[in-house]
Order: sequence, then structure tokens, then C-alpha cells
Amino acid sequence: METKLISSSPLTKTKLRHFLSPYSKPLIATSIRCSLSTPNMSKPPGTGDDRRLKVVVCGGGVIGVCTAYFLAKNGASVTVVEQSSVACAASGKAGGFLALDWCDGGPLSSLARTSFNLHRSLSDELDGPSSYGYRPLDTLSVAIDESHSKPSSNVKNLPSWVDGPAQKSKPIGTAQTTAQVHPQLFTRCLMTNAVEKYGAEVVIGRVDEVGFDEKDEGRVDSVVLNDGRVLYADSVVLALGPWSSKLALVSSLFRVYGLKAHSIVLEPKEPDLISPHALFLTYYPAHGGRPMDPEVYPRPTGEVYICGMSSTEEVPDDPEQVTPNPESIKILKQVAGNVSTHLKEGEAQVTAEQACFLPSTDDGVPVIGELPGMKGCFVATGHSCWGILNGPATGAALAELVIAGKTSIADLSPFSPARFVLKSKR
Ligand SMILES: Cc1cc2nc3c(=O)[nH]c(=O)nc-3n(C[C@H](O)[C@H](O)[C@H](O)COP(=O)(O)OP(=O)(O)OC[C@H]3O[C@@H](n4cnc5c(N)ncnc54)[C@H](O)[C@@H]3O)c2cc1C
Repeated sequence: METKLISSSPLTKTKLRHFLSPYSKPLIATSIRCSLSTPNMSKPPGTGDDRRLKVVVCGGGVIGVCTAYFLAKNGASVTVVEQSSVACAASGKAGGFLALDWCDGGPLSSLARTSFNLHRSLSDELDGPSSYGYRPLDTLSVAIDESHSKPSSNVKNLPSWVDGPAQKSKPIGTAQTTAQVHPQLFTRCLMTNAVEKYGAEVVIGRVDEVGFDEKDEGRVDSVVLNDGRVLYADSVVLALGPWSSKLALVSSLFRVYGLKAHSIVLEPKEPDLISPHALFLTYYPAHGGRPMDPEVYPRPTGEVYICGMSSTEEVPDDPEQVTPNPESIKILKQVAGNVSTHLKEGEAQVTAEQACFLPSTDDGVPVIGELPGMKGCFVATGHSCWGILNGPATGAALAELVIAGKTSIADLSPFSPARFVLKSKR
């Protein structure tokens, strides 16, 4: 098993990152109506009084929930099927860092810019600052060297709480270009709004299969759960994150694998001393070896989230079975204490030690669109380290594609699943 700190160098713009579990100080009470049987489960499409497009969204992570939100807002009848709880996996345990232009120059550039701006408008619409901790913030790249006992005298303008042995520092984002959300609260807030304002429903259950109507040119017509329940649908969206390849339907076309990453959440004794600065570290361990790239995100609640330490591991079937590796957590705590005396053990309480999986594809690009040869069956996965950033634009564009057959908000062609099919035919 290969283990490394997540490689997140903002200079190369290949970022990766992380987050927590039950939030000790929720910014909002998030009640999500979860029904075990829903009215549109028993009726095939086109029957009954409800003539709205029926869409079943599989997966209650940020990608599924953003898609459900925009589908429901635009008039579709939406059911989200989630096997555990909404935002139980990476979408609840991520860092929640957002950047306008860090994906520039690559296939994600336009999607990321659109999504960064969409986050801002969603925050206006849903009272992001108090609902889910949305805030613009400054971002710094900081080199910390454990073998030094104090900061270099050359390092200027570090926030006062960053009092560890920093040897270099430079600004890499401003409040105009970088921001943050609390990812679990963001995802749950969107789900709650989709349910309460636009009539979406959440079903807790495990998707086993997608059904197709052979008489209707093989068009999708249902989703089958592992307990035998059948949800009829005009369209199906598969947003299963790193579990996508567990559906044969997906793995027959392309691979999605999981990269496991770790995070801790700390509650410093004097949270008011921690200013809103995200830190992207280059961290040199005292014993030598490769530098590591942990990330540090203070949150508006006074908590500080730190992530890093990734490894390729098999994704367990049940998200509740994803447990952190003790050695990785130990290293993150050591990093915390070397960034700030306020984050040392004894000075700050550790409120979460956790791990989750980045959904990754073989070409490193998300897969978003209709599956070739499977009418009405859409996929959205492989967002790797930028799923919280790109959730809104992915969801808004996919909702357009499902409802109208084309997109105006964002160009999804770079993400088409057809690229894998075409490659395998060459
Ligand atoms: C440590 C870490 C830090 C990160 N930090 C950031 C960050 O700062 N900014 C950023 O933009 N991105 C960040 N990311 C990336 C981001 O978290 C992911 O890209 C994003 O959460 C993926 O969302 P998803 O909905 O595709 O997958 P997930 O969040 O994994 O959700 C998939 C959901 O599908 C459900 N599911 C799976 N199979 C089934 C089934 N058969 N039936 C029913 N339900 C099923 C799962 O239970 C799960 O809830 C980070 C990731 C990690 C790991």
C-alpha cells in the first residue's frame, strides 16, 4: 500500500484535499426528510396524476445532491437514493475549499470558474454564511520545516497564530479568488431546500441495478434496490462517487477508483485568535524523506480542519466502514502542533479523526453525461479533489441536460463518458 501526504502543490495546480463527521456546533439545524417508501416509487412513468419528469438520483453526496437541487428547482419530480446518510462520505468530510482559477489551463477551467461563482450566488440565495459557513478567505502557501525550532526571520506577514517553524510563505489566493464552505452543512442544506421548497424526496436504500425498457429502444425505466424495491423513473442519474464502479453498468465502460485521504478537526481554546487564512503547506519532516502537502482550513465556527495522508485502498461497500489509519492521524496531529502552538495537543481538542475516498478516474477528469447506448441514464462522478467546488456547476448543467437535452450553464463535452467507449474501440 502506497502512503503519502496528498499532493496539493498550488504551484502545479494539482490540488487534493479533506474533513469531519457529526458536527459539534451546527450552524443550522439540518432536518432531512427520509422516507422508506415514497409515492412515486410504485408508479411507472406516465401513470398517475403527476406528469412531471421523474428522476431518480442515486447517491447523496455533493454531486447527487447538487443535481437533485437544480432538477427539483427546475420542475422535475426528484427522488435521491442514498445507502447511508446524506453527505456521509467525502462530501461530508472534505475541506470545503473553493478556488476561482486554480483549475485554469486544464479541462476543468470553465466548470470550476462557473461553479465558484455559482457558490457565491447559492450563498446569497440560501444564506450561506450562517447556513453552511460560506466565506471568502485569504490563502497562503507556507513551508514548515520540523528540523527548525522557530520561524525564519525572512518570513513576513504570516497570521500571528501560525507561529511554528515557517521558512517561506507567500499569498496564493485572496478573498476574491478563494473561499470555503462547510461541505457537510452545504450538502445537507441543499438537500433540505430541495425537499422543503421543491418537493424532492430522500430514500435510504442501496441501489443494486438500473432497469431498461427493451421495448423503448433500451431507455432507462427504473432503479432496483437491494431489498427488492423498484423506483420507476424517466431518467436516472448515477452519482455514486468512488462506489461508481461497483455497478457493473459503469465498470463495463470505465473505472472509478478511490484514493483514501485523512483529516482531523481541532477546537482550539482561543478560537478568536485564528484568522480566516487557508494554508497550503510544504511540510519537511525532521527525519528527512519526501516533503508532505497537508492543508489547514480554519472554519468560521472556530474549528480548524487539517487534511492530508492519502493512499490507494479498496473502497469498502459500506461508507460507515471507512476508518482512518492511526499512523496517518498521528502525523496530522504532529503537523497541527508544528503549524501553531494553539493547535498542539493539550491546547486544542481533537473533535474528529476520519478518512474518506476521493472518486478518481484513469484520466483524472470527471465523467459527466449520458452513458453511451443507455438512453436516460446519466452519470456524474470522478471529481477527485474538486467535488465541493464543482458540485454546483455539475449539478446545474446536468439538470439542464436531463430536462432539456442540452446545457447552457457549462459545457459538459470535456467530461463525456463517450471518451472511454471511443478509446476502447480504437
Ligand atoms: C480529504 C478530502 C478533502 C477534500 N477537500 C476538498 C475541498 O477542499 N474542496 C473540494 O472542492 N473538494 C474536496 N474534496 C473532494 C470532494 O470531497 C469530492 O470530490 C466530493 O465529495 C465527491 O462527491 P460525490 O458526491 O461524487 O461522492 P461522495 O461524497 O462519495 O458521495 C457518494 C454517495 O453515494 C452513496 N452511494 C454509493 N453507492 C451507493 C449505492 N449503491 N446506493 C445508494 N447510495 C450509494 C454513498 O453512500 C455516498 O453518500 C476532498 C476530498 C477528500 C477525500
